Amino acid sequence: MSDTKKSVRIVGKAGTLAEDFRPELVTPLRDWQLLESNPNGDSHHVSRNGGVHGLELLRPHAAENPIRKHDMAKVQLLVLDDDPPVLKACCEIASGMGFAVHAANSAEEAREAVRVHALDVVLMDLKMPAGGLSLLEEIRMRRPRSSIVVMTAFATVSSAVEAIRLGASDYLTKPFAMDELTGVLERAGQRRSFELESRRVQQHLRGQNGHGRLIGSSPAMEKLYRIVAKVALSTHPVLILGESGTGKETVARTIHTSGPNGSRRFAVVECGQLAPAVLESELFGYSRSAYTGFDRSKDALLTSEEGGTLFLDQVSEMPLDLQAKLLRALQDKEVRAAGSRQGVPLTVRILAGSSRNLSSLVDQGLFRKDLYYRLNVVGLHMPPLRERPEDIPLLAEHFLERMRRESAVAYQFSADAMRVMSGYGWPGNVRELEGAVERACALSSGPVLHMGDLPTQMQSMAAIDVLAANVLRVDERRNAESKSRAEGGAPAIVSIAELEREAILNTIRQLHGDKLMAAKLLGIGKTTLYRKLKEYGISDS
Ligand SMILES: Nc1ncnc2c1ncn2[C@@H]1O[C@H](COP(=O)(O)OP(=O)(O)OP(=O)(O)O)[C@@H](O)[C@H]1O
Repeated sequence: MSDTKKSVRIVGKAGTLAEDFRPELVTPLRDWQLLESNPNGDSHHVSRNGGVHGLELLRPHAAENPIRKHDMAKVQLLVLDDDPPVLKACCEIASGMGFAVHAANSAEEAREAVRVHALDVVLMDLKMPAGGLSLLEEIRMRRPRSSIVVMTAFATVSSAVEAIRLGASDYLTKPFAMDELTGVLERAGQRRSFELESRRVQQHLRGQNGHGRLIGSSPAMEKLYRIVAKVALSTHPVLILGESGTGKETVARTIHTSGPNGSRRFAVVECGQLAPAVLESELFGYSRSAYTGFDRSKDALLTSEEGGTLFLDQVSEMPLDLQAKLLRALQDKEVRAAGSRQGVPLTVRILAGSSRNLSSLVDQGLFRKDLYYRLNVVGLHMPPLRERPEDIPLLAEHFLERMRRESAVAYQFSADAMRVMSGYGWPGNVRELEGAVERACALSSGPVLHMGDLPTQMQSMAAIDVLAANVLRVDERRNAESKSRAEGGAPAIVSIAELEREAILNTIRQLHGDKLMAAKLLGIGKTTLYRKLKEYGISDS
């Protein structure tokens, strides 16, 4: 055996690629020769003319492989190449990584595989006799969710660019080293596993009317659920913006509990409600020596339980000097408590919420731009309730169901109450709705909740609606009269008593029989109303 200087040592345990490594199978190593194999069979020296000196390729044993086999087990990979040795090598490497591998050495075989298998990843040579780019487009159309990795020769890098434009997610230029191939497959597989996992989270949390603890089935909420399922699997900061009461903290909790560390601690810090010094000690802690008279240290929330989540509510209210300190902690991934020279690793995931427009606070110099970008790695916008009125009945029923469980009273909404709630603007969003339902249960005299049990501002809104409808009716009547006059007819004379009768009856009709409310709206006492009804011959039944 000669020329060991120009050799590569392939190292690995039995059962890994090293054991059955055959250099002729891998494109970039195609012209390498096996020089020697050590007696244990776990190390091989190969050489080629002008090869890289002393390069060592380490093939980890499956158990040490950064991609665990079970992560890839469900990932279906198609390898397409018309060069049989390359095809075989790529398939072997991919199945060693745990992919479920399908091989194709022609466009026809590839089409058949695309038809039969729900492919997640496609590794394809662009230089196919029938035209690789058109085949790529075809695969993209048939399997739009799959990630496509293209292999090209150096001379055709421009076609790799074209392939990316057509939807390929990555590319390899031939000849490539084995770790380039495993790297690109690893990325594609991880991307796919991540998507499968986020879909699984979404399906798991998907209830009939919402997602986990979030209720709502409007398109805006459905979009939010898809993002929540994705970000739950990562550890990036998320900035949740939205008006007060739209559910920012509820979304933050859902992100935490639906992620892999859902059983760890979820802590909330109200940045706007704590004095700056208290906020600082909560976030960063302090050591005993920091202040005279302190006999113990305080742990920082930023370094509390590994894998936990810290929700910074109303982060816009954080003083600028603390913003700078938080930014440093996020950048260095290290937290320094007051009075301590030693940094402690940042262990929690940061989610932040604000009901103020942070980017305009940045423009006004009231919030640090660099911190804004750090926190806004993913931005979520909570839609106000008035923009998703279809969620109002679902939310109202959800809160009422909770009241039924807590009180064992079979509460239900009257049609009126539901109509008024559905038409109201809810400036205080879901929190206001939740409060209104609780109040109605507390005030109602029976299990049926009427409009009169709702907060006064909602009743006034309903009153305005009713009066507007009455004005419309009077206008219609006036128009009809002037039309009749214009046509030469005698003007219709309506007595005051008749107008009064009409106003009372219309109001009661529109309030679906709620006479107390009608009296209130008409500005008369309830005794007067009952007397009038008696005069009209309408019994109070
Ligand atoms: N989609 C939803 N489904 C069920 N309950 C919700 C939803 N959104 C909000 N809530 C409820 O409404 C109340 C207010 O929600 P939350 O505290 O999450 O709002 P917020 O936007 O963080 O409010 P603030 O800006 O005032 O801090 C909570 O009791 C929460 O349970």
